[in-house]
Parts: sequence; C-alpha cells; structure tokens
Amino acid sequence: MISLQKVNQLYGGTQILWDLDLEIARGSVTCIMGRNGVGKTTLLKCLMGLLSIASGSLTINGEDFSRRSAESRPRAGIGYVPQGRDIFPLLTVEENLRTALAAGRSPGGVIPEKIYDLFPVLKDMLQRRGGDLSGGQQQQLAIGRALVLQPEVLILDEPNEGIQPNIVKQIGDVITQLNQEEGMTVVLVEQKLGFARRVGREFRLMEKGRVVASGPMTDLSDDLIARHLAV
Ligand SMILES: Nc1ncnc2c1ncn2[C@@H]1O[C@H](COP(=O)(O)OP(=O)(O)OP(=O)(O)O)[C@@H](O)[C@H]1O
Repeated sequence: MISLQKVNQLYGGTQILWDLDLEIARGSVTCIMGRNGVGKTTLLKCLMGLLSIASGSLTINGEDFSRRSAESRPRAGIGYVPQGRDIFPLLTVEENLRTALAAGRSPGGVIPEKIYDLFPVLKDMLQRRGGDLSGGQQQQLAIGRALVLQPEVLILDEPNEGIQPNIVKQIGDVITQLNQEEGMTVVLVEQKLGFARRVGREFRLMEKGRVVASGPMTDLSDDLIARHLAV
C-alpha cells in the first residue's frame, strides 16, 4: 500500500537517502531499524511530506504522493507520531487532541471515545496541560492525537524513547490491538530489539540511507543484527 522507489533526499548539499526502495503491505506492522544517523527519521519525514524528495517516487494505495504536501497525509488516512512527541505543552490534553481534528477532511467533529478506551489516562487528565504530563503520558497523548482522525496507517518515530517500561508495554499492546482488531497498518522506527520482535511482524534494516535487508521479523537473524544494528 506504501511504496517508495529509488528515493533520493538531500539536506542542502548532503545526501541522506540514496535510491531507497521500500514496500509496506496493508495490515502489516513494520519496524524500520538501523544505527543512529542512517536516515530513519528522514525516511519517515519524506513519507509524511515534511521533507521533499529530490527524485524517486512515493505512492500510497497506488496514488502518487511524491510531490504532495504534508497536509495531504491526514486526509489520505495517515497518522504520524513524530520523534520527541511534539505535543503542545501549554494546551490541555483535550485541546491537543482537538488540534488533530482541524487537519481532517471536515474540520470540527468529535474526538472518538475509542482513544480514551486505549489510553484511559488521557480521559483522567483532559483538562491538564500537556507540559504537566510525564514523558510516557505525553507519548500516549501524541499517539492518541495521531488516532483522532481514525487513520488507516499509523507511523511512529521511536515511540519508546526515554519512556518507562510499563508504558512501553502498554504502547506495544495498543499497536498490536489496533493492528489485529482494526487491521491498521503500522510503520515504526524502533531501536529496541525486544520491542521490535514482540510487536513487529516485518523488519526493514537501513544502512547509509538505503534499505539493505528486509523480511518477516522471524528472519531477523543474529547475523543481520551483528552486521547492521550492533555498535
Ligand atoms: N535538518 C538537517 N539538516 C542537515 N542534516 C540533517 C538534518 N537532520 C538530520 N540530518 C542528518 O541526516 C542524517 C540522518 O539523520 P536521521 O535523523 O534521519 O537518522 P536516524 O537514522 O533517524 O538517526 P537517529 O536514530 O539518531 O534518530 C544524519 O547524519 C543527520 O545528522
């Protein structure tokens, strides 16, 4: 459903993505993995239209998105949880969730109750300011916000970075639930091998701006880990 072909991307004169090919199947949970600086975040930003690609193609459900702006993604059913969460610290939890409604096809509307079923803590804290939440709660808020428009695809950039273990487990369970019960397609950048193995069904390993190995998670061998992940 998502296909990148021969994608090249540059920051000024520095090329980060090199003829990158990537296929994401509908209904899969795919972990993008690789050492620091190989271009994982850059890849997600290109997927989201936050960075423009110099050449190559990006198609979503067969439609060409290579040149479309970031605003097109929520309307195409794609939700995004950026690295570092990017919630609004001075807005309340409810206001943070509402900001996502504005990006939809028909601005306005209501926050789906489902979000509070997935993350009950958000309901308890609706009137608290985002900045007063713990890191784990902020991450739950960022994921909740990405789910407000009920996307078909959820893209997450290191959702577990700097988060306590019990919330990491909860986030993993939510991803599995969304995938298994709603058929949501999930793409995540993940550094934690244990989490990737538990939650991911597919892996893509990156090295120097390219995908160099891919397959079902059960094929992620010790040899591949030693070659492309170990520091
Ligand atoms: N705004 C920018 N301008 C110039 N170079 C950048 C910019 N953002 C990232 N880079 C560089 O692009 C390369 C890839 O960065 P990217 O964040 O995509 O890697 P990553 O695999 O996600 O790494 P990490 O795991 O550390 O987040 C790095 O060398 C980084 O320094």
